[in-house]
Amino acid sequence: MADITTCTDADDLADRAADWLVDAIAATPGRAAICLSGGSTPKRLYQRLARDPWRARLPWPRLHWFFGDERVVPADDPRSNQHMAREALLDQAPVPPDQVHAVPVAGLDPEAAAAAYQAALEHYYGGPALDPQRPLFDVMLLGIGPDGHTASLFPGSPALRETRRWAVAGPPGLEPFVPRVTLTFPALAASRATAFLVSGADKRAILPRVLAGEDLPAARAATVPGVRWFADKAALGEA
Ligand SMILES: O=C1O[C@H](COP(=O)(O)O)[C@@H](O)[C@H](O)[C@H]1O
Repeated sequence: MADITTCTDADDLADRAADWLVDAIAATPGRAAICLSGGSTPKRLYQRLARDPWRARLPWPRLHWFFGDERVVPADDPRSNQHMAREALLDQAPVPPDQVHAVPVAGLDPEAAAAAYQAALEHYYGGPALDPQRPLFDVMLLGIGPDGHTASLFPGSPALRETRRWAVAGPPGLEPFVPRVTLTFPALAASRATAFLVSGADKRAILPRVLAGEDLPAARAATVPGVRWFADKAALGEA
C-alpha cells in the first residue's frame, strides 16, 4: 500500500514535503546528497527550503545537491532544471558553490554530458560500483509526467533498459522537446529516502495508473522500499 500524504493544494504539498525533507536530512549524519527533480512541481518546495523555518533547520555546509535529470539547454535557459533550482533555492541560500553538482551540459552533446555527470557521481561516491548498504543519495525527489515518465525516463525509451550506467542521454520525450540527460533506474534506486511530488489536475489520469503499478517508468521507480507520496487533491481527483 502506497504511503500517500494527501495535501489540500500545491502550497500545502510544498509545506509538507519541506518538513519531510528536513527530517530526512536530520536523520543523516555527515555529508548528505539530495537529488532534485525538475519540471514545475518542486519549485514551491525549493522556495520554502530557502526561507525560514526550513532554512534555519537545514545543515547547509554538509549538503550536496544533484539532479535527477536535465534538459540539454544553456544553464540560463528557463527550460533548464538547474536554472529553476538555482533561482528558487540554490542561489538563495548558503549553498557552497562546489556542492552543487549540476549535469554539465555546457558545450557537450547529450552523450558526453551524461558521461561527464556519471564521472562526477562516481567521484562523489568514491567508485563505480553501487553498494546497497551505502546509497549514492540520501534524499531523492521525483515527479511524474502525464505520460508516466519520471526524471527523463520516458515510456519506451532505451534508457529504461540500462542496468550498468547511472546517467544516460535520452530523447526529448515530452515538452519541452529538447534532448535530455537522466539518471537510470539503478541510480534512482540508490537513495535512503525517496519522495514523489504530484500536483495538479493534469496528473489526475496518470496517478492511479502509476499507483496501481502499471508498466510505466514512474511506477518502476516507485518499487523501492519506503517511498513517500505527496499528492494534492487536484492530482488525486478529490478537488
Ligand atoms: O520533464 C520533466 O517532467 C517531470 C514532471 O514535471 P512537472 O512539470 O509535471 O512537475 C519532472 O519530474 C522531470 O524532472 C522533468 O524534467
